[in-house]
Amino acid sequence: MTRTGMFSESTWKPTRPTRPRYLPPHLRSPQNDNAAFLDNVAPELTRSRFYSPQPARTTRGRGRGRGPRFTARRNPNWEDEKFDELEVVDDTLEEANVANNLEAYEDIPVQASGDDIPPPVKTFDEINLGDGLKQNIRRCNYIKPTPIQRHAIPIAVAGRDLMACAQTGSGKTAAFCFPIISGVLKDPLAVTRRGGGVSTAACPLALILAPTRELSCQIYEESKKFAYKTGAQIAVAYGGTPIYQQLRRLEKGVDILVATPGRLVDMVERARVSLGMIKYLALDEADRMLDMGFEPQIRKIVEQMDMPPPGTRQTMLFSATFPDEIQRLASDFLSDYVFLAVGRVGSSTDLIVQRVELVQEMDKRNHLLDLLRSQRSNGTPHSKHFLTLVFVETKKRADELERWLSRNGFPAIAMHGDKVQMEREQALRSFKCGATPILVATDVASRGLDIPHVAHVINFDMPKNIDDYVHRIGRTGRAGKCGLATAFFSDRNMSLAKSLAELMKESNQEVPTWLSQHAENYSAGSAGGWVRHDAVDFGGYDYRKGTASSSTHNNTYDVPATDGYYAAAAAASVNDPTFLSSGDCYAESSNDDYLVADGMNPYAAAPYGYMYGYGSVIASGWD
Ligand SMILES: Nc1ncnc2c1ncn2[C@@H]1O[C@H](COP(=O)(O)OP(=O)(O)OP(=O)(O)O)[C@@H](O)[C@H]1O
Repeated sequence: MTRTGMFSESTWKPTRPTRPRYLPPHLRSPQNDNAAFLDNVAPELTRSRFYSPQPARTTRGRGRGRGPRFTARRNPNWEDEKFDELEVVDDTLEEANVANNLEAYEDIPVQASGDDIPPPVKTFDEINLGDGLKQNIRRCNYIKPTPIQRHAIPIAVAGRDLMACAQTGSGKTAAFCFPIISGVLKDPLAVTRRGGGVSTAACPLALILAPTRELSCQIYEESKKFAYKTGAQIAVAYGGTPIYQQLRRLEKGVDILVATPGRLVDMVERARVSLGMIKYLALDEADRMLDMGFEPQIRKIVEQMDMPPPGTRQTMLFSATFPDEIQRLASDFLSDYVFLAVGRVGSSTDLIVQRVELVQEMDKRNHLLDLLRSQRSNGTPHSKHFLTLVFVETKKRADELERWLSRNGFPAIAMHGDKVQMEREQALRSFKCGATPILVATDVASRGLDIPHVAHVINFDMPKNIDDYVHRIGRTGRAGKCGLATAFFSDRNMSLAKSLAELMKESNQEVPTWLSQHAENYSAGSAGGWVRHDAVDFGGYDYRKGTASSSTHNNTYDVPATDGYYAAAAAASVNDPTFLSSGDCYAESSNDDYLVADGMNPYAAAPYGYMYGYGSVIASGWD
């Protein structure tokens, strides 16, 4: 089936405007970044349902409307003070803005497969998360769940293992944090179990692992907001800082430990943390955690220390990308899991306007300078409202480009793995607050970081594979907001041409003719480059579908993403008591016009659905 066939005529998709000249979002008024961006870069989008004007925020204690901003970290009790300032207010305008932004995700097709899949919800109130957590969800201005939250939270709250894939910036963090916090709060033995003390190990009930220190910190801070005043004890452990402070915190006992793998192994080996009580295990950026770099450590933590086995603990894996090989590996850690894909696995959100420019290596610096100068000459200097994130391939190049940009009048700061942790944190802080509105980074900043006002991501050097590209550009265009991504494509990047062109086409981007040409040439001339699964048709991809043992996972329900879904679900459940109950998977889509795949539930599948082919994915080029 062609992509055109996947969307009914009635399903509006923004067409990309013709762009006579380059005009990055930095040039727009700082009062209204989203609206200005859309007016100037993608004017047609302002007529779309993606668009919601964002008036300057006036709400006391509010940040960018997707949750309170907490920046005063010097005081260890900062979160209490800051959160105390927040009331659960009825700010209808603000709520409407946030909700409108998130409308952008409504039409994304969803597929789930596995046995007895708990059905999705429409609101947070439909799930028994507990009063304290619900109050904090309101405090964070999360009015309604995003699609990944609507689907993943009920599955996780029901105690099921989960492998979940959803686009960057679509709210995966809350999707695993809410069930974990809620589970911990409901556990009557949590307080007695949490361990701690000078001579005893801390015994967390939940472990959240993330690949970078900054991402661990971010998840820790988010979870503290969600667990505010609930009594849940949350701690973070990551390398690059003295271990003793973190150990002292653990002595108070901990329910939820957020950690990077290396530091956690160290703590377990020192017998300061025991994993024997772990009931919930979440891996954020799970494909990265299980790639060649991290897998041995993850195996050690999950299989060779005292963690309860799959089936006894609940395991949740989340990422925006999930290559087939990694899914296969990941299944070692899961038991009878549900596979959930919001959008096609590895797809990018079309909230991000993607541009690709053919720039040879030796011209890159001047090209970048021209780009930044044109932004400046158009009237809007870089500021805290318009941050630019530049990705380069190596640490050395990051330092060099930082110096070169600064020398040429563009304050920039570098962040990479060779900097000491204090410098890394300082760079991120300086970037976030706009003191240094250009961050030059290696892939250490490519995953998970949720930095407000990153309006432009520039791939000065292209990443090694398309999944890394998806994560990098995903630092902009988050929580329903628009963003811009510019890639400098050189002769060295030919192996990416095909997957990049496919990815862009899939997210409704204008693909330059030269790129399509290179894509054709490259795929014709190489049998063995990086191959991603068919990017032309949608298909949330559960690798089990391609295996001989997939017989229990081959039923598919297709239902629409919006209200029709619930109508179809209700009708189906009335007509068919087995609806979503055994050996099922369902695929939610925005499509009204599709073919019914083999084994679909005939009730649910009747008017909606997709046929999709599964191809193989070869994981390659992980850093
Ligand atoms: N239900 C919601 N309502 C309002 N804002 C939300 C909601 N869920 C998440 N957000 C906000 O959306 C932003 C992106 O969320 P998050 O960082 O969890 O995305 P993600 O899917 O994990 O992205 P990535 O793939 O890059 O890690 C955050 O600022 C978060 O506060």
